[in-house]
Amino acid sequence: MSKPRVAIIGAGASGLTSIKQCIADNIEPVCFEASSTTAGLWRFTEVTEDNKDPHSSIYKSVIINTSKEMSTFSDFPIPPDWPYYMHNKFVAKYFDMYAERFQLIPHIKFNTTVLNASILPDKRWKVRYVTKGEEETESVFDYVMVCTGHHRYPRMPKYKGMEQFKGNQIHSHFYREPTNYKDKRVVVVGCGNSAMDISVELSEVASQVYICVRRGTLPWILPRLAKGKPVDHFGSRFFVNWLPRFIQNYMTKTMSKTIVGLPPAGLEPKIEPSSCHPTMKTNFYERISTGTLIVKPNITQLNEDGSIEFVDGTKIEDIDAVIYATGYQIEFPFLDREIVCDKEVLEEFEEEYRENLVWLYKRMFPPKYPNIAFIGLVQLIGAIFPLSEMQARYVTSLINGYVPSHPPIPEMHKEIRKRQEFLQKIFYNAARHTIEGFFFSELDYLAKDLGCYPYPLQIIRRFGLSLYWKILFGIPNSIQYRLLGRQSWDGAADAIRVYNDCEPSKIKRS
Ligand SMILES: NC(=O)C1=CN([C@@H]2O[C@H](COP(=O)(O)OP(=O)(O)OC[C@H]3O[C@@H](n4cnc5c(N)ncnc54)[C@H](OP(=O)(O)O)[C@@H]3O)[C@@H](O)[C@H]2O)C=CC1
Repeated sequence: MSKPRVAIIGAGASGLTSIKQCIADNIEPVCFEASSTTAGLWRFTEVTEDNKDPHSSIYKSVIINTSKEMSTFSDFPIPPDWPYYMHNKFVAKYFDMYAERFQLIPHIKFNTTVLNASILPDKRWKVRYVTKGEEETESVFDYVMVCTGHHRYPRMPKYKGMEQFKGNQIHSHFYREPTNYKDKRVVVVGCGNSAMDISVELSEVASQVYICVRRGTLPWILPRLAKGKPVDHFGSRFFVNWLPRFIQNYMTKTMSKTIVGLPPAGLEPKIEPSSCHPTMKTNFYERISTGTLIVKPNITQLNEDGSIEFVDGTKIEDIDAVIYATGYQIEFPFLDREIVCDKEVLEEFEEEYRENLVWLYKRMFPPKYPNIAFIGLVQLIGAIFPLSEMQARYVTSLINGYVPSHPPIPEMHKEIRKRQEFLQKIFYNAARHTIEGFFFSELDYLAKDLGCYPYPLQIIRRFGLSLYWKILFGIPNSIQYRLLGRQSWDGAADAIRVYNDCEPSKIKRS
């Protein structure tokens, strides 16, 4: 019997691990990658006159906000001498090493853009694509895995006067380095991680930087390190899943106040840490204290003469540039929007939320469309790589019939609705919170079906008692150290390795 053929769209973190899982599960992958390299947005590319819309992009200085122990595929550890928080060059190198180790490159068609994917009456998918310098062509696949991510299409706000404003305006997607802003007066809009990184970086070279926060107050800002260790090393199932949210919030606030510092008067966060995607920038308040970075509320209008007005009635003059770090639109131009989100449910949500709403069973599968899955379409609190790996593993197991097939459509809708209600209860309504996910819960959710959920006996057998305590109860390192008298890794990294205990080939075949 011939192998099932799978079209994998995108060769970033999710695409690479999907190729690897297909090969491991005897499935033929064909990966389409629009750029000439792997690693997706982790590969720095210049924005040039000929390349105004780079397929992959990242600013030169960006450092990943999750520790190397969390930002890893389960079976391919990051070299121990690499730093805790990796520069994007390291992340791209890690993907190169992964691709080489598992011989993924021969399965990738580079410089190839997928123009359209449509379902055929026999439930296979027709993929139309074009390779640079060649004619358009099409091919039929048994399954499609969409791995293009959700940080590719900039979301721009609409302000009065934007068209007339004489200063330069760009989205953060096209920001590369601070040198162009030397001695300039710059406004950065937004207060997510891009806005924090860019405004702090610019505050070292620009003559004045303003960061403009539409909700009027700042979020709780996390440090990268606490007690000399990456903050995600303190995360565990116990902390995230079982500790009451008010205690989690109290602990997060205490850490933020102690390490990052206190916000200027009037800018104290009004939202709880848990109701917003985490923001990290250890030296943000330090830059504010120097006066080179000033916080402003939402913009009301931009004026032709370079001035900008704000909702509190204040006005700033002679602004040279505005950088909109306002997040991303979730789009798949090669697919009908109806596939990603059922039209019937849109009306139930507020306008901004609706723009980025996705309606997928198990965060991957559109209820009405068989044989297509979205990999890595979760805004994880933690690194996406392990989840993409788990999702890819789930899809290849599904194709081979090792995990149960989907329930009836109404049941899938029920699961998705429950999930959306949960998200809306926790996070405030915003376009950036439609696909939020918690690291352990998302991984465990799939691991249970795949048979690699870290059940106590499995763990005891494999790794010994100390790890059993840690994984099952998520006991923080410090307590474990006292209880068990030995130094050990953080819960997150262990959890990833434990999942690896169950490679597709080891899954119980039903
Ligand atoms: N070092 C790292 O690892 C980095 C990681 N990242 C990650 O990349 C992803 C994207 O981050 P980022 O680019 O910051 O985008 P986000 O979507 O996370 O943040 C967008 C920001 O813009 C604000 N905003 C959205 N729409 C408007 C509007 N119309 N007017 C004014 N403000 C608006 C949002 O406010 P509101 O909350 O009110 O919606 C929010 O503060 C995140 O997952 C982030 O964690 C980004 C940069 C660096």
